[in-house]
Amino acid sequence: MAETVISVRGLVTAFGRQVVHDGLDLEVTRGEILGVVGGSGTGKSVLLRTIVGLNRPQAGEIEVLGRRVPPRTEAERAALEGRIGVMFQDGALFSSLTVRENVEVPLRRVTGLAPRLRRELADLKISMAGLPWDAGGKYPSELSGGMRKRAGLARALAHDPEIVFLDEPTAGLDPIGAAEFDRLIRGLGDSLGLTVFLVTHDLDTLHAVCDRVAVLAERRVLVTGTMREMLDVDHPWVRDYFQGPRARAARPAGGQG
Ligand SMILES: Nc1ncnc2c1ncn2[C@@H]1O[C@H](COP(=O)(O)OP(=O)(O)OP(=O)(O)O)[C@@H](O)[C@H]1O
Repeated sequence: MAETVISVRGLVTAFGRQVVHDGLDLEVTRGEILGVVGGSGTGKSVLLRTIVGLNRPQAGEIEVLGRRVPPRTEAERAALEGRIGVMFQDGALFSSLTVRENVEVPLRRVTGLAPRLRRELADLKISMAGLPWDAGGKYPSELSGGMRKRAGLARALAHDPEIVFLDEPTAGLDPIGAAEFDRLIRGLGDSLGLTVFLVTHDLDTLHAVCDRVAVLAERRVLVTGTMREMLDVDHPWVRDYFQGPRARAARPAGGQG
């Protein structure tokens, strides 16, 4: 039996009178790369933020790596943050810190790590994220959008998390940069055995990276399955998204799904 590392049951989230999720269920198993898709405003980012404990839901039960979310104490929050990594849409880097210093931020929580070792670990993650050797000393404003994304990924991976959450990792990248980023995520997933929760609109990413897809619609997870299984789902949004002209163009040559 595959181990469940994220479990969401009966989730209700709302902002004022706007209900975003209403009875949402989702399970993610260890080692899988799950793509979360859905129309604009269906609550993908809110779901990510809620699962990592940054948004308090109105109702429902969330467990990440066997621990209840949102955490009840600071110690519980620190324990959770030590085991997950998050890359927000714009990289969310601290502009006053260099890339290396940004990547060192999660490592500062690891007790007993000497500053020199921390720097070396940060440099290792920066190179794993595919950045050139001299990127560590640069400030975010000196990097291209694609490089900032890689720096955000390096920071998300800095402390060897078991699960990484990526919010639209390829948004704003040119197609070549996006394909490189896809290969990077798939490669890291395969080599590190990471579990990845990936919010995306990018059909190429879904094909290249994801083991399974979860579709958000009607305030819940409407359906989960492989890309191939999405072709059999009889729902207007799912049909338009997975079988529309862009979907056909993104499908791998000779592939069905
Ligand atoms: N902090 C907040 N306060 C009030 N409303 C919010 C807040 N965060 C999100 N929302 C609302 O919740 C809904 C879902 O937002 P969310 O960003 O999760 O959508 P999304 O599916 O990620 O969309 P997109 O694909 O366009 O990025 C939106 O209507 C948004 O306006």
